[in-house]
This record gives sequence, structure tokens and C-alpha cells, in this order.
Amino acid sequence: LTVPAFDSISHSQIFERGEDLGAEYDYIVVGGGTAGLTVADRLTESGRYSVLVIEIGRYENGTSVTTASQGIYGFLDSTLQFNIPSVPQADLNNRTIGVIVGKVLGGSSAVNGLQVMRGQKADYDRWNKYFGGGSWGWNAILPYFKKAWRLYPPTPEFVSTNYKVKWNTKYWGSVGKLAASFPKYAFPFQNELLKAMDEIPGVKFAEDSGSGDVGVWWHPSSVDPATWQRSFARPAHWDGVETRSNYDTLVSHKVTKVIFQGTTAKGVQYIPASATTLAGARTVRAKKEIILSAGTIHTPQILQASGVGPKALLRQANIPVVKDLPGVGANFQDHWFQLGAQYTFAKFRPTFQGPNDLYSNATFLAEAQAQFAQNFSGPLSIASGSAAGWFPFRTIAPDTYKSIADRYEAQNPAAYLPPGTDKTVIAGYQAQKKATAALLRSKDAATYNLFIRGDESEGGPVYLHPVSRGFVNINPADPIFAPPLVDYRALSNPADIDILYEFTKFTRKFYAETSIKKWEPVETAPGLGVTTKDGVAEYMRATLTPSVFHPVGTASMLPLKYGGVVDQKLKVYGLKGLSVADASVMPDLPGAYTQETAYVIGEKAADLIKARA
Ligand SMILES: Cc1cc2nc3c(=O)[nH]c(=O)nc-3n(C[C@H](O)[C@H](O)[C@H](O)COP(=O)(O)OP(=O)(O)OC[C@H]3O[C@@H](n4cnc5c(N)ncnc54)[C@H](O)[C@@H]3O)c2cc1C
Repeated sequence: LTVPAFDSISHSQIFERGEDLGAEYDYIVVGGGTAGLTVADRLTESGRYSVLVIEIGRYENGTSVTTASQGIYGFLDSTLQFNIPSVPQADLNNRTIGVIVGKVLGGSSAVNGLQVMRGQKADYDRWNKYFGGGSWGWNAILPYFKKAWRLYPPTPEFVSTNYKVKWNTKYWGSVGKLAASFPKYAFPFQNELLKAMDEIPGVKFAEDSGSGDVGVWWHPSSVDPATWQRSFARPAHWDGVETRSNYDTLVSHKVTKVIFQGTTAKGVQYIPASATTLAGARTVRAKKEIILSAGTIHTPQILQASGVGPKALLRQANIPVVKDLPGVGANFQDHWFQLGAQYTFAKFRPTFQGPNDLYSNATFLAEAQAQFAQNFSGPLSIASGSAAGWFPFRTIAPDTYKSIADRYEAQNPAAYLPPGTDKTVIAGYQAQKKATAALLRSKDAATYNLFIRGDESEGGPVYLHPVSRGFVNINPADPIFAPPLVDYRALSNPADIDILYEFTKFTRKFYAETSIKKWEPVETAPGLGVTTKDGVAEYMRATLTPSVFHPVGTASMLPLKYGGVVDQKLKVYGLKGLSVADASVMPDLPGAYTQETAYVIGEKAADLIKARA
């Protein structure tokens, strides 16, 4: 076997031809992404087990993945992503949304916006409660956050020049392979916005972005402070493991299905990523377990293509049923944005400059480049952001939150799910509905996120817990080669409109009634003329984007009676030798962006798998 010289970085043995692989490994990890590379690293550490990772994307270490500044270069390189057109969104004027996830060794962690944060304690405790207890609550998984991430505290200068910068190392480890570090600069107008947030009744600054609290916080980015390059799954969990002869990686190959003997997963079938037929398909066997880590969009596709999913769909696609599991592909969720309420500030200049000056002002950019070249300081030390507000629904809608939560809770759970939804999936939605209604009434879980950059124009909020539910299914006409059918079903539940109407009113109040008003905010969208709920709804239908690239939920960790796909040990129900470790197992969204949690799923999965080895 030859190891091609991909570049000077040493790493797991990498192959580009299926012919070069062994016939059998202890474990096969499908998808070398955020959680997948974490699992594979931990399983190979002891040398006791052999592991093969199969990744559809390529090995890439160019500037599009390594550049951390501005946090956009991975996103801008379309060769590193899937960009799947969604099903036209019936309640969004039939608009189609691009479903973007990573397709490269390192997965979405190689192309994401590098923002590092975790959900609230209440989120992880809720995941446990669906089972009536267990080992996924906040206290149980905090050690995995610490294991995964090493925090590099902000510089004294950053702390002294910015508003209420707080962090607490007790929520972080010091040995984790992933670096979480703070920029060395914040745009001064960001501080104006933060001061204004501090004036909102009931809002506090959290002691750390990882403390599991709501409020306002400064958060680090996944940036290695030694090089100021992106810290992600590949450098953290794959580079530097060249001494492990028990660890092989096949890139540029797509897993088409899991092969079963009865109900035991025995191996996988795979083809070159560019193949358009199964003519050259090969198989490789797993002695112990196959771990699906292909992400929320592709894990359900692989399960269904393998005969694990809702039986009616499988029959329609002529796929023999290995296990009728109605929850596979259901319960699809993402954070939403582009919710209107966008602002520019008439008095921004001449006092301030903002992130957009890096694109529009050559002198400003040249100065920033000189500062960055000197010691990684200045505006280019920022990835895509460093502070935001995370507010409970009752904070933003103190007069209406109860009635909105009550009305939502009283809904018939089947009324807003796709026709024909299995009764277990409906029961799961009912359980989630109860939990989400409680969340809407709670002080401890955020629903509204106002992400601020300190720019002349600021966008609207992010919606952290949409109640509409979508699905990701195989295309029955071509389960393997056609992209999956992704339907966000955004705004299919009218309770989302009730909630988003409150978002719009609150955002307006924030700009009109706090000290930020001195910079003369001007609402550019939807415009102050749009005041009624119907008017806001119409605007949402025309503009809302039902994704911030945080898809979850399509292989949910929920009880079987709630349409679950995996149990709390991440094993697929009713099958042997098959588990899932990626964002698809999150039963519902955390009230924060998802990468920290995806890594934690990988860390915990590895321990669970080793414990049953
Ligand atoms: C553009 C973008 C910006 C984001 N910004 C942020 C942010 O700033 N902060 C934050 O916290 N989160 C962010 N996220 C979300 C976060 O990165 C993801 O939640 C997380 O990385 C998902 O991890 P995963 O392991 O579930 O999937 P992934 O990391 O996506 O891994 C799945 C892997 O499986 C591979 N694969 C798929 N199908 C197959 C197949 N058939 N055979 C073989 N391999 C396959 C894929 O190529 C991929 O490498 C962002 C995501 C994106 C896409």
C-alpha cells in the first residue's frame, strides 16, 4: 500500500482508490466530517482497533479551508460543499432554498463560520427528559465539551477595550485538540450594540459562552492562535496520527448503502464520488460496528437506501425493508434567519468603521492586513463574529409569551405534520411540543438570537426553535444518485408566525428604545409601514431563509415510541452493529449554533462504542 504525498502534513493513511483498502476493519466510519473524524480519532488512539473512514469529499488544505479571517472562505468555495436545492417551500411562496453542508475531509467544520458556542443547560436536559433520564443532560455532557475544546482566553487588551468581556475557564478543558480563541479586536460599534442590549429588562451577560446560560455573551472562534488558521476536525483529529497503522481513510468515495445479514450490519458498499452507476461498486466489511457520520442531510439517505426507514417510502423506491423505522428522515429542523427587521445607522459615519469596510475601503483593508501580518491583530483577527444576544421568548414578548405558548401547546399534533405521518412520529412531535411550549415560557432557554457585527447595516434575528417540522428523504425514483429531497416545511405551523411577529416587534423596540437610537437606526426591511401580523407574515414568506446551516433531527435520539432512530447509546433501533454519530441525532435544536455540540456527540459516541467493543 502506498501513501500518496498529499502535502507536508502527516496524517492518517489516506487512499484514493478502493482497491488499496483492507477487506475488513473493526469499525467503519461513514463520513469524515466534524463528528466522524472525532469518533475515528478516539477509536484508533489505543491501537487496539482498526478503523476505516470513507469520505465523499476530497482532502483539501488550501486557503479556502485554512483562512479564519472573515470566516467566509470555506463557504465561498462551492467545490467543498453540497448545495442541494430544497423542495419548493409551499409556505414561502414556493421558493427553493440551497441546502449547504460540507463535502470535504473535515465536513462542515471545514467550511463553517467558526463561531464556537454551546446550547443552554435546558437544551441538553430536555434531550434527556424525552427518555425520562439518562446520560445526555448538561452535567453528563459538560466533561465532553471540556475534553473536546481548549480555550485560549482573550488578551488583556481585548478585555479592557471591550464591553463586559467575560469568560470562565471552568467550562473548558486545557488539553482538547480543538482551539477556541478570541479575536484581538472588536469593531467599536459592536460595543454600542452590546451596551444597548444590556439595557433590555431581564437581560444579563453570561459568565461564559459555555456556561449553558441565556443572555449576552462574547464567544470564541475555532481559530488556532499559533497560526491564526481554522481549527477544525481534520487538523484536530486526523493530522498527526500517521503513526497509527490501524487507521485508514478513503477520500473521494461515496458510501451508497450499509450491507446487512439479517438485521446485523456487516459492511458498506461504496463507489468513487464521481461515479454515475453502481458498476464499479466495492464493499468492505466491519467486524464490530458501522458508524454513520454523514450528517443530517446524508445519514437518512444512506439509512433509507439501505432499507432502514419508513416502509411505505422504501416500497415506493423498491428497496427491500430491513427495518421499518418511521422516524428516519422525519423531524428535520434548522435555525432560521432573514426574518426582516434589518437596519442601517444614519449617524454611523464618520465615528465608526465596520466589517464591510474590509470589502469596500482599500485603505482600511491595507491597514488591517498590515496589523494582521505583524501579530495576528486588528480586524482580520475576527472570523465571523464574537458577540450576540440569546434571549428567552418571555424576554422579548413579556405580554404575549404565555398565550402564544398555550395556543401552540393546545394544537392537535398531527395537524401540521405531513399527511400520513406515522403515529410514533406524531407522538414524538407531541412530546416536543410540550417541551417547546415549556421552553417558550422559560427563563432558561433562548428562542431569539440577535447576532451583531458592529457594522453600518445589521441583520435581523435568528430563530432558534422553529416549531414547523420538515423531512429529508431519498428520492424514490433514484435513491442513490439523486440528491435527497429536503423539505424544511418552513412556516407550515402557524405558531411560527405568532412567534416571529413578536420577534419583529421586539427588534424594532430594541432599536427604537435603547441607547442605540442615538446612531439613528433606519429600518430597511420590512419597513416600518409593515405593522400587522399578516403584513409581517407576507414579508416572511417572501424573504425568510429556513436555514443557518445547522440542520439536525433526521436520525433522532428519541424513544422508539416517539419516532426515534437511535437510543441513548446511539445504536439504531432494532439492528445490530449500526450506530449514528453526527448532528442528525440531536432530537431538537440547541439554542446556539451547532458545531460544539456536533463534536461532543462524536466524543461521547466514541466512549459509548468503546464501552461495548
Ligand atoms: C456554511 C456553514 C456555516 C456554519 N457556521 C457555523 C458556526 O459558525 N458555528 C457553529 O457552531 N456551527 C456552524 N455550522 C454548523 C456546524 O458546522 C455543523 O452543525 C457541524 O459541523 C455538523 O457536523 P456533522 O458531523 O453532523 O456533519 P458534517 O461535518 O457535515 O460531516 C458529514 C460528512 O459526511 C460526508 N458524507 C456525506 N455523505 C456521504 C456519503 N454518502 N459517503 C461518504 N461521506 C459522506 C460529508 O462530505 C461530510 O464530510 C455551519 C455549517 C455550515 C455548513
